[in-house]
Amino acid sequence: MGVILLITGLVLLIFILRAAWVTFSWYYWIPRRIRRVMAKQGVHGPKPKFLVGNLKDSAALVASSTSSDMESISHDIVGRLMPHYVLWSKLYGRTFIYWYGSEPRLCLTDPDIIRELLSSKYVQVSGKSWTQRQGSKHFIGQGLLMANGSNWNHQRHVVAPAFMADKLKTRVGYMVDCTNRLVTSLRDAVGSGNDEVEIGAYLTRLTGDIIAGTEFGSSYENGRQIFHLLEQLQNLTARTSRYIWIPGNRFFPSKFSREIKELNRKVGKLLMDSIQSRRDVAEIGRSSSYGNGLLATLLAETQKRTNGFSYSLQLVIDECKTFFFAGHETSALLLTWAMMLLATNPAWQEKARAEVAQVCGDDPPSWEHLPKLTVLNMIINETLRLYPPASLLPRMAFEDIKLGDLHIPKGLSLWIPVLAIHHDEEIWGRDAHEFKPERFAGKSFSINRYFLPFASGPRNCVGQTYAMMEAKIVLAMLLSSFSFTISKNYRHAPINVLTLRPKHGVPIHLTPLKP
Ligand code: HEM
Repeated sequence: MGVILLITGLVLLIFILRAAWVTFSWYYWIPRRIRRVMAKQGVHGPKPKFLVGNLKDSAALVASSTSSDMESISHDIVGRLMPHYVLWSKLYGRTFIYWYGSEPRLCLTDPDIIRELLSSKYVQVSGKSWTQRQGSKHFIGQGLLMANGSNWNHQRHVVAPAFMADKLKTRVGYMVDCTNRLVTSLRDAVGSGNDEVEIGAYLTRLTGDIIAGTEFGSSYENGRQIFHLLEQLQNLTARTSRYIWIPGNRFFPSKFSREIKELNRKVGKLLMDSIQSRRDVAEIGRSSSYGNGLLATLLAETQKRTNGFSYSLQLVIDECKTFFFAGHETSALLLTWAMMLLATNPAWQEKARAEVAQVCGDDPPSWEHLPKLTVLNMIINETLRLYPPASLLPRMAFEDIKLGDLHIPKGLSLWIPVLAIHHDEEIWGRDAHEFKPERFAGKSFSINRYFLPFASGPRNCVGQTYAMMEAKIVLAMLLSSFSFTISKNYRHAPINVLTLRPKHGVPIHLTPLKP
């Protein structure tokens, strides 16, 4: 009995000592070493506080700058959304280091260094940090967005073909059908005397319906329930990630972890319903394949083993959650900001409408029409420049690497402030904060280097072409069905909660153009 107690006590002691050592090096030793390495190279930043780093300072600055709406519809929003960036880059130069809790983050704005970091050279030795992965573990798990190294490589190769031109071509009809339903419900709203609508809510439902239908073959209802649950999961996991991490704390049950578990069970069940019905069709011999879309590609993968990697059912579920999340909100925000910009720029609205009429006539947009909608393309790019839905790009160095002359030690997080780069007057000129789609006329290499709404390099957005195609179809159909102006109730208040969004939505007035 005494011996058993002694052994148990020893095991416990080793566990506690190990946890203490991991916590100490995580919160003190590693950050201190990184800080010294960067200081030696002349890279400085605000002084961090123990455990919280500069989190409190940046949160206080953002809380103050976003506490009220903007006085006018100005697109000069960097000072509002990233006041800490503006302050620290003034004090410490454009490459500076700050602390997200105990995680050191290096802010990078040099385009050559950014391109190098995002290039294939570093794709295997950089990726999503432990903090990020931990924060989204119960939300999107090991799906593509959070995968690293050889797993990422394998997953990317599996899903990428589902977003190539030949596959995307087949999605046009479905996108048009969903948008037709949107146009009908907007007409109904106007017909019933309500000509002012908050267009963001409609567009969020639309992009949700589109991704659920094209990639997962989900019914509207099933898709909506999944989005609703994922939203709750996202909020809960974001709240839990604010707490300090101590090794082993996952073993202690909490109210949050119980709620997260329950939500995950519900999402898992809904996704399993879709998965099972596809499997039934394929496996009882009624069909030779799992059908179309991403889910079919993933299910086919569960039957294979390539270089020791295979898709488990859990990974299929994580991937589904990833694509439901990544393919939905960002696209809805692009469309919502584009509608705000068109509603406040009637000349560009007219120009785009005229182009749609000339290219598509009375038909809905087709795959062949899309490349001809060049004005619309410029408008979409300018929207993504001014209001990039993903306004920060994070990467972590998993090994010591060299970027330009900078030595980046293993464990340093690298943050690319896309919004600040997109609004930089030195790059875009003194009119950087103005809506001027003409800056995207023709192709300019120098502009492309600074334009990062979808990131760049091998780990760029896998759904980029899908998103651009969807945006063109939806905007073309809205432009040819309605003219619109911004409502006097619109309050210009961009905020950044993971993605860049209008705090109070975008109310617009619609006037139907055709019966
Ligand atoms: C306007 C719409 C969109 C924007 C602005 C956008 C932006 C981005 C950005 C900036 C990244 C890189 C994130 C990072 O590495 O931290 C990314 C990655 C990703 N996006 Fe998008 N995205 C959009 C639409 C879509 C759509 C429609 C899908 C799916 C159909 C999608 C799926 C993904 C996935 C799975 C990744 C992870 C890729 C990887 O790590 O290999 N996105 N997106």
